[in-house]
Amino acid sequence: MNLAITDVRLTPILVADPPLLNTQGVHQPYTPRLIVEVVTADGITGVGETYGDAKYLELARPFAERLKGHQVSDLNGLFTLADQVAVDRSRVENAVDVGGLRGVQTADKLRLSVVSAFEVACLDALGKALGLPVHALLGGKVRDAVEYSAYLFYKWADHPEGIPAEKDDWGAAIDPAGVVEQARRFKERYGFTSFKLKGGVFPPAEEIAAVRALAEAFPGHPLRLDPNGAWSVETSVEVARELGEVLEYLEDPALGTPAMAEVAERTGVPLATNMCVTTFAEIKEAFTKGAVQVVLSDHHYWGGLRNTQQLAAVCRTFGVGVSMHSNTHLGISLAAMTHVAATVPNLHHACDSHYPWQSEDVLTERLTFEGGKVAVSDAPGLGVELDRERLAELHRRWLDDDGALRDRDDAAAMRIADPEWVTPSMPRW
Ligand SMILES: O=C([O-])C(=O)C[C@H](O)[C@@H](O)C(=O)[O-]
Ligand SMILES: [Mg+2]
Repeated sequence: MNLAITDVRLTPILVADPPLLNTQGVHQPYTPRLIVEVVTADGITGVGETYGDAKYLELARPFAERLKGHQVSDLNGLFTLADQVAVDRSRVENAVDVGGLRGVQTADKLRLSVVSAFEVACLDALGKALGLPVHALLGGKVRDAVEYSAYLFYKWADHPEGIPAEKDDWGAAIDPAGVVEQARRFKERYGFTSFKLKGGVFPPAEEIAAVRALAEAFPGHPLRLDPNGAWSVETSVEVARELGEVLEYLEDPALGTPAMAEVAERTGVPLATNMCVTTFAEIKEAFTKGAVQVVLSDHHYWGGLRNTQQLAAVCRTFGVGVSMHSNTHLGISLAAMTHVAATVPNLHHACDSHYPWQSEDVLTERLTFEGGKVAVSDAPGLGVELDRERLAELHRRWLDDDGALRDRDDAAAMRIADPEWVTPSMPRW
């Protein structure tokens, strides 16, 4: 068996995305992703997926060049190689990732977001070579299916008129009735029984009303609200008081560990985060201050599936819960998320996934949700197959783009509908 990498293919693509609203703006009609393939000397191909914006591509290209001859089994070596790739400082000088709403930007985090796709691709190739599923390479599954939550968004029916976009059949959701209707559809189509509403879009009173309407329509179902740090401590405490009874957790009500710690001290509602704890370096302060009760893992920016397991172990040590975050992603990442989630004993919350919002994929067969769960594949590797024709079409869309959509920019998308729009300064309310 020859596990040496002989070829690496990087394919940036643009995938359709509905007009989903968040505190920074609205999703663009197409969003960038990067598909990574590693090919071994034996002709086995492994696939991975990560963010596709320019700053990730700029790192992925020189990193890929260093991989020739690297063993797909040498996962630790990926991190050593990544450290050799310089990060353009201008890429990380802003304190917060503008498009992604996922916390601080550092050179390390940028590298980890790139390495994660290669780690997944190497695990996929290794699994195929050994005839073992990825979860087995991670120590084995502790569950046969992984539960996901419905990721509800305030949403327009369509992208602004006149700009090229794919049509979706979800309709608008801009008030409590619309949100409940969207949740009903999610439940009908995929069987989800827990719901997360992306907040920070409308004044808190409107979002409180939407969550109350969900609680009434779906009694006993776990509910979450996530304004991405758009509220002051006072507002956060007020919302927590109003919704304390019905929330499973409140996600990133306020920005930063000190503000989250203050909210936690003044409310009994568990606080979750994918913004103030997004790197190992941020754990100590947040956990010792009791700022968060649940950390949303994400194998992309934590640096892969094994780092996700390490994060879960740290959380277990400190009695902090684990859930899972998601940005726009395709089936390769959903498969990777499912494999790692299947191996984490202390993952007791349904994971987030944008996947139902993605009408396009690069797989020959889409992954499916049954009863809100994705079955854990026991096929070798990730258990997915790349649809090369589809990949080529979505890459063609990326090539044809004039650059406007190659970097996710929710504020720019919002300015098309509202030319006065500027990214709100935080706290917004
Ligand atoms: O849980 C979160 O904070 C997210 O999923 C951040 C994402 O960027 C989401 O808000 C989005 O895509 O609009
Ligand atoms: Mg969040």
